[in-house]
Amino acid sequence: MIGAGSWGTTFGKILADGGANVTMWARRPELANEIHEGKRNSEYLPGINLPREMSATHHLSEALDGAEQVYLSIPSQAVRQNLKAVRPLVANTDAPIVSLMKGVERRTGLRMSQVIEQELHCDPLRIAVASGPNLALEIAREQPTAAVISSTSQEPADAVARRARNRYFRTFVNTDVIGTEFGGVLKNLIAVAIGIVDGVGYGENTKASIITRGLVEMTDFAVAFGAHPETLQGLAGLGDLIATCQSPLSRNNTAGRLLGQGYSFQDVVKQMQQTAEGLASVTPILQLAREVGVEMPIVEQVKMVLDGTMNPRDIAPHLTTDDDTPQGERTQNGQAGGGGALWRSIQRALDQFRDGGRGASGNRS
Ligand SMILES: NC(=O)C1=CN([C@@H]2O[C@H](COP(=O)(O)OP(=O)(O)OC[C@H]3O[C@@H](n4cnc5c(N)ncnc54)[C@H](O)[C@@H]3O)[C@@H](O)[C@H]2O)C=CC1
Ligand SMILES: O=C(CO)COP(=O)(O)O
Repeated sequence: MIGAGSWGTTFGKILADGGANVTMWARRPELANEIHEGKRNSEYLPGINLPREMSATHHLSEALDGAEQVYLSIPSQAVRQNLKAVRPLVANTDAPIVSLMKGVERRTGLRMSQVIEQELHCDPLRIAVASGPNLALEIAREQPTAAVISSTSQEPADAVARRARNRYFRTFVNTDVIGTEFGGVLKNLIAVAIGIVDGVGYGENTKASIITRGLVEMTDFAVAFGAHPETLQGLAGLGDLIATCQSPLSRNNTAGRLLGQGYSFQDVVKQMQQTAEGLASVTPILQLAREVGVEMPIVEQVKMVLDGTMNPRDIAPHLTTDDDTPQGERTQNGQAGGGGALWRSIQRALDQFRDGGRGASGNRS
């Protein structure tokens, strides 16, 4: 396990409680020592006793020596750099590489499985991702939880899912890596919005409206990149959205709450002791959305609050950026009245085609 923060350590415990021998890699020797000797990670998982089958080291080569499966759980912005050191150590194995992370790379907009493929130069069939409503501390306390393991072919997902399960953690599988990864990334952005609303003091109607419309934004976006819509209705989409938006354990939710209470982005970053992936993902996600013509009014508002250009009190579940034309509620795939972003982008492409490629590009409806 590469990364011994709250999720890496919890996932290590899941694997060890399921019967695996787990070696954690921690960047800091003192943390590796605490896990190895004391079977504790008091900074990230206070009050949790770790299984005896878990060991830890701060030497990457020791952690990866003989590994049958490799799991990655460090902040998304640090992954590429760390993979450069991992690469020679996994080059001669065919062990599945499993991403537990829920961010996109700020500079490139790439999902973590794409960064892994680039940096490890490995067969994409070897890469799997895990996602779902998985607040680390609840699982570390052995509260029953489900997750999904995804890989483009069934076999690695099955192999990982068989390992990553135990009496309190149940894994399902799918082959929609794009939907599974984007579900985890996008729900963080909606959780920041919910935190902002909480911080401002708005109530359940506002939050339910943002969660519901947020799921539409998530689905439109992910489908435009090739995801299956049903993945976004599953554990990696709706499931994770509910958990993250409802829980004060969520760091994204917490960061949003501080923004809603009036703290600046810089203050929030200073106060956060743990990784809130949504803060770094918002800009690349909006960039990607623009490239495929998907509108994300809630995520746009989160960015404006982060940038200090919108008063948090003005955040609202905008149904559309087009104020004049009432739109169908189900926007996805152009169902119900043709209101969907995907449908609009298809219409734009058709217009452009009819127009011989002239003039339609600036004409976003
Ligand atoms: N904590 C949770 O409940 C869950 C987190 N995740 C995802 O797991 C990933 C990791 O998050 P957490 O473990 O929660 O974060 P964390 O903030 O608890 O721990 C991050 C770990 O990475 C280490 N780290 C920081 N910068 C590093 C660098 N440059 N190189 C190497 N190591 C570095 C830290 O020392 C720490 O051990 C994120 O993508 C997050 O979205 C996914 C599901 C649940
Ligand atoms: O991904 C998570 C729960 O599934 C954890 O959410 P946070 O990163 O916001 O704490």
